[in-house]
Amino acid sequence: MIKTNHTLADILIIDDDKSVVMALHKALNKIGRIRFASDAKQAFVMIKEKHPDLILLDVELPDIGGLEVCSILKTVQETESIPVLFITSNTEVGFEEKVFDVGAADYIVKPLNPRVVAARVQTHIDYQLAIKLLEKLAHTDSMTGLANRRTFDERLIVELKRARREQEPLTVALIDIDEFKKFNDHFGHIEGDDCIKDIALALGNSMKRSTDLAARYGGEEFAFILPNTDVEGANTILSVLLQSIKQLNLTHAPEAKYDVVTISIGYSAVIPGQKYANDSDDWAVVKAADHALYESKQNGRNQVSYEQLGSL
Ligand SMILES: Nc1nc2c(ncn2[C@@H]2O[C@H](COP(=O)(O)OP(=O)(O)OP(=O)(O)O)[C@@H](O)[C@H]2O)c(=O)[nH]1
Repeated sequence: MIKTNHTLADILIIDDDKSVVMALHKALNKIGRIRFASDAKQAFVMIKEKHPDLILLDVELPDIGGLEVCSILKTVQETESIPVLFITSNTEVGFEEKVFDVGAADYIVKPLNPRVVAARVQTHIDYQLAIKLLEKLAHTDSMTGLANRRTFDERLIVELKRARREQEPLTVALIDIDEFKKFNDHFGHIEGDDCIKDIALALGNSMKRSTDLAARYGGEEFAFILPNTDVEGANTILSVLLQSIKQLNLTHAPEAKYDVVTISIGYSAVIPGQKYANDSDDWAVVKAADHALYESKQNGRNQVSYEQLGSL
């Protein structure tokens, strides 16, 4: 069974009937932190402030109907995955279909039975947490905790689109540990794994903006996506990184060129106004960065090289 994180969930109750709100609070206060909204307008403000883990929604609200509130939440990307459970005394034929048609996860019929309410809510919260956990695992490299190749590929497409739309530069860098085969051959694969983890930690810590991405690209190779970062800015960040990896002072194999473990870096950038900024080939910037990495290796390793997009 998947282990879920049992910190208290954030539950939003949207209902203008005080007796229902009190009953729900009593039933659910051990499961989650409860917030209340008495109409749709107030609810949307509260949802925007902080996305709840689950919403309990009355079908009849003073301003907008509950079914409409649910459809709106399901059409917005940021809120579409929040489970919505309707609270209703409506048992007319066809009502069930209406509730599921607008994307609700479930509905609870009044009069409320506290144990049933708690059990249903807990099931949906556990399910939601399990999905989040699976999504995280699917996008994370298990050895280093960095983003994995899948995340890099997905994010690159999104960030390139954004960069072109906003007319902002975007840098992609590829980073490779130097002469790592010699490290493995000398110290063994377990120490090799530890070395990769140490480097990965330093790479992750070098990301300064929440939009920057450090990923394990494969084996002993890593990749960065640095949105809104031009060639000069990237050069500063990557040169500092080169030094900080050296300063980790990880002893290299005696056969290696340097005493301590070093990295080689290649990068390229999409620059607004430049010929290749609108290139439909999303991978052109990665290919250029890869070529630059090859240059760094050829020129003696432990250095940063830049390849202009389109010069291949
Ligand atoms: N311990 C360990 N080694 C790995 C892992 N992934 C890749 N490697 C090793 O990394 C080494 C990469 O070797 P090469 O591609 O020949 O490159 P290199 O020795 O780093 O030489 P240059 O890249 O030219 O500086 C291989 O020995 C792989 O087995 C891993 O997860 N753990």
